[in-house]
Amino acid sequence: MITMEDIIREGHPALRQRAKKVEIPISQDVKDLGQEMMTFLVNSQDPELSEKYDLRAGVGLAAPQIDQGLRIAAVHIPDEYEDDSPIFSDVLINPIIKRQSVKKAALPTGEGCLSVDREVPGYVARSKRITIEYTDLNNQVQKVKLNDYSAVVVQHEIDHLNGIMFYDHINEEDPFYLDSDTELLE
Ligand SMILES: Cc1nc(NNC(=O)[C@H](CC2CCCC2)CN(O)CO)c(F)c(N2CCN3CCOC[C@@H]3C2)n1
Ligand code: NI
Repeated sequence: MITMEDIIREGHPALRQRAKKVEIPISQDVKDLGQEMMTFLVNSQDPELSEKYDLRAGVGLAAPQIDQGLRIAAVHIPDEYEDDSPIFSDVLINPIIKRQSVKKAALPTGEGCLSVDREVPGYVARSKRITIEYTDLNNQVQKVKLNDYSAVVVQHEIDHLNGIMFYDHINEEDPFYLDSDTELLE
């Protein structure tokens, strides 16, 4: 199973590389990897298991973070109200952002990263609405519209596939600068 030891940290060159497209139909190895990444997220959100295995909580994980230079990202975003039905949960193979709104959104708390062992304060403005296309673990092409929180998470993960870290988006002069078309998500 994936634990924090498997997650590479900033400074590791693999975090700044562009990940390679995955061959379709996906191999059993890729399917296993995707499932392991999803299991990490589910475990990391479980109070007992996260404690037992010393996992930092995560709602997303990109393959480059476990030193696999492939365009695979797992996202598991629970609905904070009903635990059983997550808002969005899937393993994205070769995800593409097909459409994105001009309107931006940012998490009021800023962002963190399992590959970054420090706080980096500041707003990360991302598209408020996106339409993504990807292949899922059953080789089915999915086209999904996401907004707000799930759009932010998926953009953070797709950034990792392109060697981009969240703090690359933070305004250096004024980390909490918000332009007029950026909304803080509550
Ligand atoms: C927002 C949030 N970020 C958490 N961690 N960081 C991550 O996921 C990084 C990716 C996120 C950072 C900002 C956008 C994407 C991982 N990244 O580096 C992957 O590239 C959380 F853990 C978290 N939640 C809310 C839901 N809660 C359900 C119950 O369990 C605890 C869990 C905590 N929300
Ligand atoms: Ni990250």
